[in-house]
Amino acid sequence: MTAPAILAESLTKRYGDTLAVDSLSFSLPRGATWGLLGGNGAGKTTTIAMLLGLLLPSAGRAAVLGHDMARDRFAALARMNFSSPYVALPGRLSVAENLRVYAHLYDVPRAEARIARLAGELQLTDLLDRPAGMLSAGQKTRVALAKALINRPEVLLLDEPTASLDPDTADWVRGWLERYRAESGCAILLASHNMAEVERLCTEVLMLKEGRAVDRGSPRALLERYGRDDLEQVFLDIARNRGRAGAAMAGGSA
Ligand SMILES: Nc1ncnc2c1ncn2[C@@H]1O[C@H](COP(=O)(O)OP(=O)(O)OP(=O)(O)O)[C@@H](O)[C@H]1O
Repeated sequence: MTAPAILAESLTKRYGDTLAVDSLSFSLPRGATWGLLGGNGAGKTTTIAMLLGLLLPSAGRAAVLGHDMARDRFAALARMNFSSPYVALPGRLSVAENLRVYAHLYDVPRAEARIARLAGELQLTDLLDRPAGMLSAGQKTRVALAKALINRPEVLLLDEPTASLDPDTADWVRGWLERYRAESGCAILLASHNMAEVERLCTEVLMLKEGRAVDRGSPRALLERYGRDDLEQVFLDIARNRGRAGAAMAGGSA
């Protein structure tokens, strides 16, 4: 049987009295795009850090492509990648130099051709010789995506992939991610505050609150369950402790 792209079993992270992630379990199939939604401090980044093996869980386990991330993470890391606005690339290196370093780390064959192709697709060709530290936030986000795709990952963890992009560029990146997933069969776990993005890209959404998965389902199922027209309203219902009945009583207004 093929292992799922990501398996989380009672994944837990405790910081002192804070349960940052509280017994989270899910199985993300290969080729699917799922969303992690939740307010500030809900546990999205901590979950992603455990899935990358950067943080050890306090309890439970995470496996990527069948590899336990606490014991055997290097086998999985070669086949996965991530992008986060919170991780800065070395600013003095040019965009091309940055991408070469990562291509080398991942042992990417025909690295120059891969970099040229990604630069073309992500509209970075004119920026390749610029120091990464001197790019605008939106340009940095596109470079971070190129870095995340350099090794043709089978599993992609994206933390706020369109943060700081203007609406036009964000829309373009979303379309590009959709095509990339369809062509490559890559599984994507997307943490986002952008409900429209999650609604467009994700087939399943995990709603996190204070570290716990308080609800989950396809965007359509969640809309029906809460009697809402868009995920933003569902998000507000959950954030403000208005359950499914509460949402119905609120008469459709958030
Ligand atoms: N290193 C740390 N030490 C102590 N507490 C931490 C640490 N990292 C995160 N936390 C706490 O864990 C909880 C989850 O944080 P996390 O960064 O995972 O949330 P998030 O959903 O990514 O939030 P945001 O949307 O604001 O980025 C928060 O209460 C946070 O304060």
